[in-house]
Amino acid sequence: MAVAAPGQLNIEESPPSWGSRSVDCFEKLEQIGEGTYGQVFMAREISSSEIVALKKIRMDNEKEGFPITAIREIKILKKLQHENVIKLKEIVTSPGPETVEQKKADGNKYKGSIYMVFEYMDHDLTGLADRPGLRFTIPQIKCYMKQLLTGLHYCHVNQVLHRDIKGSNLLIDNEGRLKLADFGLARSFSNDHVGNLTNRVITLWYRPPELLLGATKYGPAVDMWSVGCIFGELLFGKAILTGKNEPEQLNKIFELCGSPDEVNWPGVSKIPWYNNFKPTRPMKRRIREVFRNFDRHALDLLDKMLTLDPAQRISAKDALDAEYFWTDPLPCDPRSLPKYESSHEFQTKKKRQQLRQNEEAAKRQKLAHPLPNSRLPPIQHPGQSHPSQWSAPNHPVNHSQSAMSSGPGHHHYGKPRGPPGGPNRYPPAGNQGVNYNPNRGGGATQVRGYAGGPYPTQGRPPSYGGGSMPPGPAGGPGATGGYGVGPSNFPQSNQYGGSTSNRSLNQMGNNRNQQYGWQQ
Ligand SMILES: Nc1ncnc2c1ncn2[C@@H]1O[C@H](COP(=O)(O)OP(=O)(O)OP(=O)(O)O)[C@@H](O)[C@H]1O
Repeated sequence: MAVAAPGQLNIEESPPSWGSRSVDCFEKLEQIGEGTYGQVFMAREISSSEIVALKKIRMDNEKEGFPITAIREIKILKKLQHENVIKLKEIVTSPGPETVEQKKADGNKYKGSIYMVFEYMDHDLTGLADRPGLRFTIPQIKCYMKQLLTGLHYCHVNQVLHRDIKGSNLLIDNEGRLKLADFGLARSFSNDHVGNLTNRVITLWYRPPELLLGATKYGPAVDMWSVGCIFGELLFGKAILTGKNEPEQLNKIFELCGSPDEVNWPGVSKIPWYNNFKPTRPMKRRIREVFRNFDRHALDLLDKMLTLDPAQRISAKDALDAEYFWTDPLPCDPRSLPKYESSHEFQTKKKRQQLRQNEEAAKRQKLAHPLPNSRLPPIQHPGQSHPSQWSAPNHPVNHSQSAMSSGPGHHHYGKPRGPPGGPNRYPPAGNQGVNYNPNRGGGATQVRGYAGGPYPTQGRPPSYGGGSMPPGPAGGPGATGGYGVGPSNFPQSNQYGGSTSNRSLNQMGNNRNQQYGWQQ
């Protein structure tokens, strides 16, 4: 790979000015992100005072020059111009070794830093949803989902797979606009020629069953599974499929979506690792049971997104056409959404860490100077129970202006912080068969475990050690969670509001045929 130097970035058709300016044209304000591929800073362009995001491309491990992930991201972002896709404004560099001697010692390789300059976004979805007390309203969820689907539909029509859809890659500004970001794992694809692609993409909790089963030929449906996971998370209040490793992730998928077989997923038995992972006994599909308190149209859409067979999974275009977006309460106008103080996952995580450290320090202090009765166990009042990990998470509220609740609720959207889910991830069986199609999920007995042995190693990098979370974008997040609640914990009233009105004008998209706002 060619070595990059200032002014010589070999990115096809990049504007002539790209790579020619120095990062010194910007004043770094604070770090807002730390990813696998580099740090992200909020910065101000000195000449214009414009606030931007600078993503520093990590070059530490790059013996070969400019990293391929960055080249892909730049190439793809140059091609995609859409209001729901993050805008890459420019590439800037910082000086490398000062002297000719230093350069020679480094084998003449450019050792400076390279930054991607993006429009600045106030929040990412994980950071925003993690704000204490925040509850998304239903029109707000619809508004975000509609923008997510619109951006993704645009990518798919332009033959780009994102391959890392998750909350921290969905950026939101204080005008309520949502944009897809982090195209470091994205790829162009072609409908007529499906080549072999890696299945080690998409963060574990959002990874679809076909990739977990080893498929190397896949398409836009992989992103739609991730969208389904985000949608479920937004409605449910916390992540819905939270495996600690790949086999556990598949098991959780099968427990919720039923086990795959040749009836509900023709061709599944030919996927490379199917035999290793097929459940020993059939499991039935339980989405409609587990989430039975969701609004009917929300549940219909979620069901179609979390369809095991990628060929039958709903597309972004069809999802945009779903009743959910065209019945009351309609998606709100993004500009009507409340403005929040900036919140990025990196910062909310840091704040939590700080809080934890403070708590531990306070505990230590208390131990050093105990109060007279502090060694007694806490008094348990009748009926008082520990807040359970299965306690009901926040649910969206059905009005558009009260997104900020003042209470001490914890919104667990995104990477949960608690211990791994206990055995009761699902509620006890009951109310079975609510809209359940027996052809989709096999028999009635639910089992855990796999028929096969360990996760196959053939054709893939070594598995993760000790059950710890896999690293990087293809790996899982650093903590685990679970559904954490059974249906009985859902409020029984229809919190999502009746979906009674007819399709009507949508505040975001005027009418159904003009909703995408772009041509192709
Ligand atoms: N344009 C932007 N405006 C504001 N914040 C941003 C912007 N781009 C990225 N961020 C913040 O930085 C975080 C990391 O960015 P990004 O995902 O692009 O980096 P990455 O190295 O690919 O991360 P990861 O390993 O998590 O995929 C985002 O989650 C977001 O909080």
